[in-house]
Amino acid sequence: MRNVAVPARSSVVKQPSSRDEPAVPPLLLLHQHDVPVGALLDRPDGVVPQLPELRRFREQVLHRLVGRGPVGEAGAQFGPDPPRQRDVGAGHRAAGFVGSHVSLALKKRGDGVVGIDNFNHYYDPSLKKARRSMLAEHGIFVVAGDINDGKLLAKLFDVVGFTHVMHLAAQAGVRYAMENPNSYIHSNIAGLVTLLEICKLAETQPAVVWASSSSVYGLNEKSPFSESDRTDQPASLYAATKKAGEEITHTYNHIYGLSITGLRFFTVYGPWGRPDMAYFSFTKNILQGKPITVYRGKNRVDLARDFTYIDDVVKGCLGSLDTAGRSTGSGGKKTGPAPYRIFNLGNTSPVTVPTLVSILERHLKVKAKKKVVEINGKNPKLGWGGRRKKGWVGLGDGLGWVGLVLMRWRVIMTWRVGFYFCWVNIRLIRQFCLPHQHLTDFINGVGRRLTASD
Ligand SMILES: O=C(O)[C@H]1O[C@H](OP(=O)(O)OP(=O)(O)OC[C@H]2O[C@@H](n3ccc(=O)[nH]c3=O)[C@H](O)[C@@H]2O)[C@H](O)[C@@H](O)[C@@H]1O
Repeated sequence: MRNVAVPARSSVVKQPSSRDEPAVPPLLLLHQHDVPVGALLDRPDGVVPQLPELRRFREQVLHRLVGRGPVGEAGAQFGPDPPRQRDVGAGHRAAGFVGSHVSLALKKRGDGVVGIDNFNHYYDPSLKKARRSMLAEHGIFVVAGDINDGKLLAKLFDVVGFTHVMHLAAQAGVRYAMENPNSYIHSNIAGLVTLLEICKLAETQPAVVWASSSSVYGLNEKSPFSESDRTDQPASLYAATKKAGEEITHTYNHIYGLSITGLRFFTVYGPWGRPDMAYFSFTKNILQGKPITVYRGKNRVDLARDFTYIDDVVKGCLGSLDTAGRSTGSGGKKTGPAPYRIFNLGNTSPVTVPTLVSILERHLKVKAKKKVVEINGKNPKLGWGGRRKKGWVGLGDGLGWVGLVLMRWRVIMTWRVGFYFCWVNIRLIRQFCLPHQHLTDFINGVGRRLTASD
């Protein structure tokens, strides 16, 4: 048993699977019995169960639930050292927006996935719980736990020989850092270090893919962004913690031989999205007849974002997992150099915020009440400022699908924004917002009216 003091948050992790038999993530089965993992793993006496004890327990549960025999019988893949026949993915913040989509995609293609999510209250946790239920329907178990909980992580790693860690657990949102700066340090720095400590100590270290952010480009005015651009001028605390994450992961790569892939996301949107993001809150406010605040940079420059559709991000995440080289360390000791990669994961067609608003207006058939707030483009309180673009530079080197996505994106960006933000979203919004009672009323009313007139 490892003795690592850690804090944690949420994640998706890959479990070893067999090509002959479908992967059966043990913790998923526990979930089906509605047994809280904490209660299973943490005994009242505070004694951490030893590994054989956990394995025995897991085998008993598996046997009961799916008729697989204990070690030595049909279920030999659950034996003391499950063979790592194939990289399988899982992730942090599995019930988060990106995490839930990635978990689902991994599961659908046959990977074993165990998720972790702390179900915090940054936005309505009922949305996260709805995502968890959706994942459970697909056989994906999400542990309610925090990546700052090193004991829990260590126990999970003892039970499941994760081959990959998809780390998507973070305090998200750029502007919330003004309200709650410490939550960014807690999740994006302390939580990350805790997770990396556990990964580094694993006998066979997993490859780590994690979410950085386009916000690391900060005050950089060169466009489009390339991974080789300077990233030492963050414009928000959020960006600073993501930049710190890139440096921290580099350290673990250099000292301990962890395979690291950092993905710089660009304003990801889509079904089951985050209510704090502009496309979501604008839609809600417009439909409710409430004013929206449209930020504008200095000299009346419109802000823009390289909105990236979730399906493309999922492909990027899976491509990153599939192409991640192996970690070389074991038990905290490096045995050779391991890959360290950073990729932009956006597209090449920035959309200005006013354009976003006009698309919403057009499709919602409601005029937005706009309050334009001019900000200093370099004011970290209100966002990154300036026009934000991205570049695919570097991504194509490692991920074969990128060229395709890029071409497709160029062609369909315009209608896609309209389509996903509005048309179908009148229907999809029901899905986005279903757990939010305060939203369902207007969606049922306005949504029905609008879809009826489509
Ligand atoms: O991918 C990224 O790098 C980041 O994308 C989003 O951050 P952001 O791009 O600021 O997304 P939104 O909050 O949806 O804002 C989009 C645009 O709308 C503007 N905005 C936002 C809110 C508002 O009330 N008014 C307004 O004009 C923002 O200034 C920004 O230009 C996510 O919230 C971050 O967690 C993520 O790291």
